[in-house]
Amino acid sequence: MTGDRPILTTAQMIAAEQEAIDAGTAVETLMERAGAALAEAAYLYAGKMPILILVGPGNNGGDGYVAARHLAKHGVPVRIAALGEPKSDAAKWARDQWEGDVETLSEETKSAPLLIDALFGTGLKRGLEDIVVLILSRLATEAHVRVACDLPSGVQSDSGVELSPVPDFDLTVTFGALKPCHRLFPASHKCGRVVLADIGVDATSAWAEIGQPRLAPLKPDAHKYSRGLVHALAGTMPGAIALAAKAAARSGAGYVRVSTSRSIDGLPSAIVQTDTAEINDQRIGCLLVGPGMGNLPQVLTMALTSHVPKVIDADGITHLGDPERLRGQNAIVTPHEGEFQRLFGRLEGSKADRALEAARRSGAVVVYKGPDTVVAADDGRLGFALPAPAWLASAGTGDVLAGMIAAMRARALDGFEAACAAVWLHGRAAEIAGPSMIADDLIAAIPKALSLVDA
Ligand SMILES: NC(=O)C1=CN([C@@H]2O[C@H](COP(=O)(O)OP(=O)(O)OC[C@H]3O[C@@H](n4cnc5c(N)ncnc54)[C@H](OP(=O)(O)O)[C@@H]3O)[C@@H](O)[C@H]2O)[C@@H](O)CC1
Ligand SMILES: Nc1ncnc2c1ncn2[C@@H]1O[C@H](COP(=O)(O)OP(=O)(O)O)[C@@H](O)[C@H]1O
Ligand SMILES: [K+]
Repeated sequence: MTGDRPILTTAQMIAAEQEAIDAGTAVETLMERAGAALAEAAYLYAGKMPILILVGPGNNGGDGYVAARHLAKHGVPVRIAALGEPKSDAAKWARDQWEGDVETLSEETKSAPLLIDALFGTGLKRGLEDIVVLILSRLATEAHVRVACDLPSGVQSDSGVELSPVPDFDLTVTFGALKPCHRLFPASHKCGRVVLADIGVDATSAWAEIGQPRLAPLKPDAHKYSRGLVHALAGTMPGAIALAAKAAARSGAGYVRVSTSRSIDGLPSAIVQTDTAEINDQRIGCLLVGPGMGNLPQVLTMALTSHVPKVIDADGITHLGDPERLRGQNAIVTPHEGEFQRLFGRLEGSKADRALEAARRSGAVVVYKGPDTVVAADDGRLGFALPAPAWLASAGTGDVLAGMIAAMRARALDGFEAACAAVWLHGRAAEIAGPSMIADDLIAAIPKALSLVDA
């Protein structure tokens, strides 16, 4: 995922900031860059609207003072309302550079068409006071455009949890790296568009937003096996494996085979049905088990005797019982919240922490699904999906994802990269398919999603 936008925790961000300071960049310089970037992004997004900037006592507020100065310089009418005096040296410096008035934030504060929230960022320790929540909510409702500095105030940066109620923002301008809250629910859905500004800190990380996949172009001498053979194992509910198999075929697998004890209606004739499970066929690029497996744990047991890469979804996850069974399996598991808890129990920490712990415990790539899907590998890589449309919450869309991952794995991407590529394409296919889509429409949209990628 080289090139994808990095994601850093608060501790990592502080370390990166310190490294820049140790290398000779003053914190005021970093703040100047952050505030200038905030001003530029707000201006590009909203134009010359009258602005109200809310500033807090820390460096998030400092960024707000800097942004105010830059916007005023460009002739934008700017007012500042402060929650209190700046406490940090850098914020005091930024306050001193601002030559305009500073109002005291109160119930009487008048709104403006553009609201910039620079109350709290990564340093938030507890929820905002009730009265501040009320004022922020009113000012956000009365504004036409709402912009958050670094992250919406009230959001815990590392977990995406709301420590107090948070209004919806249209734009969030963040600095150096994205933070987990930009991609973890519920905060992920409050940020609006997330713009990342470079402020000159080195933000390399094993955590990143899942960006557009880079798929190797099809070779002119490709044949069906080199494009990838997906072998799917059916169970008691053939409709689910049919969705997964069709999704694998539409995602570019050269050959999709379903082994089933009874014929499945409605499968495209390009998908071969067999009554034998030739799971040790060396040509298999990825085995797919779980969708519609039902109460047939012997299908899973058989899959686990094969050493080919595999995707284990749905009932397959439920029947695993112990994450240790995944070790050495070269597996990708795709649990939703309920399946995750059944397999891994109730783990501590944020969704990011839980996903990584699950990957460590099992040795598998874990695709932890939901409105904020994350993909974890046991080497510490963690991918955070872009918010996908909520209309994905529809029966069978998980089966489609499992098939897409199997196709990506069969074309020889490593497990983590295959899962990330499929999650990205699945989200885009859902956008293309639109709000009234069903799982079949999602499959039909896969070619258009793939056409967004150079492949
Ligand atoms: N990293 C970087 O490279 C760069 C980061 N930059 C910026 O710095 C931001 C982080 O700044 P920060 O650490 O000063 O924290 P910030 O979010 O302003 O708040 C801390 C203050 O709030 C207070 N406080 C906390 N919770 C509270 C509550 N509920 N209600 C009331 N008070 C509360 C807390 O006081 P406490 O009560 O804890 O003593 C403290 O005074 C970051 O988000 C980014 O915008 C840029 O400048 C460029 C470089
Ligand atoms: N509210 C939501 N917003 C975005 N994506 C969602 C939402 N709810 C579910 N999804 C996605 O839809 C898919 C549903 O998968 P799953 O729960 O396994 O459903 P099924 O078993 O019916 O196929 C997953 O990819 C999940 O991430
Ligand atoms: K903020």
